[in-house]
Amino acid sequence: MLIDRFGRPVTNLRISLTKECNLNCFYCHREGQLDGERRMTPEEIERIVRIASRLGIRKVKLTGGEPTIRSDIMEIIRKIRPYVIDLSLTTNGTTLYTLAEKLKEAGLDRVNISLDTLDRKKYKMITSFDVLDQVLKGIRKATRLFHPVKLNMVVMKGINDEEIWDMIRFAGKVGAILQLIEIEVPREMEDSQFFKDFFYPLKPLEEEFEKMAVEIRERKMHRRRKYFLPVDGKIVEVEVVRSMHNTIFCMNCTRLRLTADGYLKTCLLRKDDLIDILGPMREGASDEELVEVFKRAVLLREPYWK
Ligand SMILES: Nc1nc2c(ncn2[C@@H]2O[C@H](COP(=O)(O)OP(=O)(O)OP(=O)(O)O)[C@@H](O)[C@H]2O)c(=O)[nH]1
Ligand SMILES: C[S@@+](CC[C@H](N)C(=O)[O-])C[C@H]1O[C@@H](n2cnc3c(N)ncnc32)[C@H](O)[C@@H]1O
Ligand code: SF4
Ligand code: SF4
Repeated sequence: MLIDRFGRPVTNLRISLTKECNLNCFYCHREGQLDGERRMTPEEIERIVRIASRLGIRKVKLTGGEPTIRSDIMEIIRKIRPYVIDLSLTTNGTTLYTLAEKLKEAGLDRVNISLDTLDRKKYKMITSFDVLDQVLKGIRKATRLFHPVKLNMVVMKGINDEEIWDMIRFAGKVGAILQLIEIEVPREMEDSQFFKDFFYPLKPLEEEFEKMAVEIRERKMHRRRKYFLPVDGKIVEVEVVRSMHNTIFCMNCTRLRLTADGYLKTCLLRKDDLIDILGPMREGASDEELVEVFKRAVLLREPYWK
């Protein structure tokens, strides 16, 4: 197993399949990706995942940009499936109505779907596209096929903070887990007008959840808390993602990232941490040499907030 200088094991790989997206959410961090032009082929992704699995990384998250706009997404899933014990996808849900069955057949275990609002006008304002109905249809289809389905709500002050309880009820109704997510930005953006205008701290709400939850669980990864809340005669699972200035979150970070243009990346919020793996691969590196590339990336890992 790969363990970094801070004693953190690396057990999962978050792969951006493309930096492109069919939506344009105004708050999007695009997973910290730069503008590289290269793009990994399914075979190259498979080889990297196979080597990662040898090193004890058996959980893979596919993300983006929007991962489902890659026309070879099914091939990628089929190719990496044998090496992975938890294969998940994070998507904006716009393509799920047509793709969910095929994703399942290809071997995907579960999906997270972004949904910040149930209000059509707000949805358009946030994403620039009037496709809420299409996403809701996709969510309903996905909940019939995958377990669990998580809905990702980035909570934004003055935009959707008043919808949190409606979203909790909605998640209960469709049988999904709701993730409430604080806006996150790198240090250099903390003073930005964007952050000042829209950051909505979730700590007070977590305190409310603590009082009313019938059960609270803590995940190993990030030590995120999951609250089981009694709402409308149902128990709804709500996970809170509070990463800003959260030293515990970073000390329990078990993720390594792979950018769409083939760099290992150690932290969502850093820009100085890219280690090229696709380049050496294309120049004929052996598996052993690529293992060394992984090790070099792991050496660079450090908690962002410490
Ligand atoms: N700071 C930080 N934020 C993260 C990290 N991983 C995920 N996030 C944020 O968490 C939110 C949810 O991300 P998802 O792609 O749904 O993945 P996840 O919830 O972390 O993963 P699973 O719970 O395993 O499905 C997004 O807002 C991400 O930006 C991380 O390692 N660091
Ligand atoms: C970057 S998107 C990529 C996958 C896919 N396009 C989607 O929207 O689900 C992954 C997740 O990060 C979240 N996200 C994007 N920008 C964020 C930010 N600044 N702070 C917190 N979460 C953010 C999105 O809401 C989404 O749930
Ligand atoms: S759909 Fe995802 S990648 Fe696209 S802009 Fe929104 S959050 Fe970013
Ligand atoms: S170190 Fe912290 S900010 Fe960086 S990826 Fe891990 S949890 Fe996120």
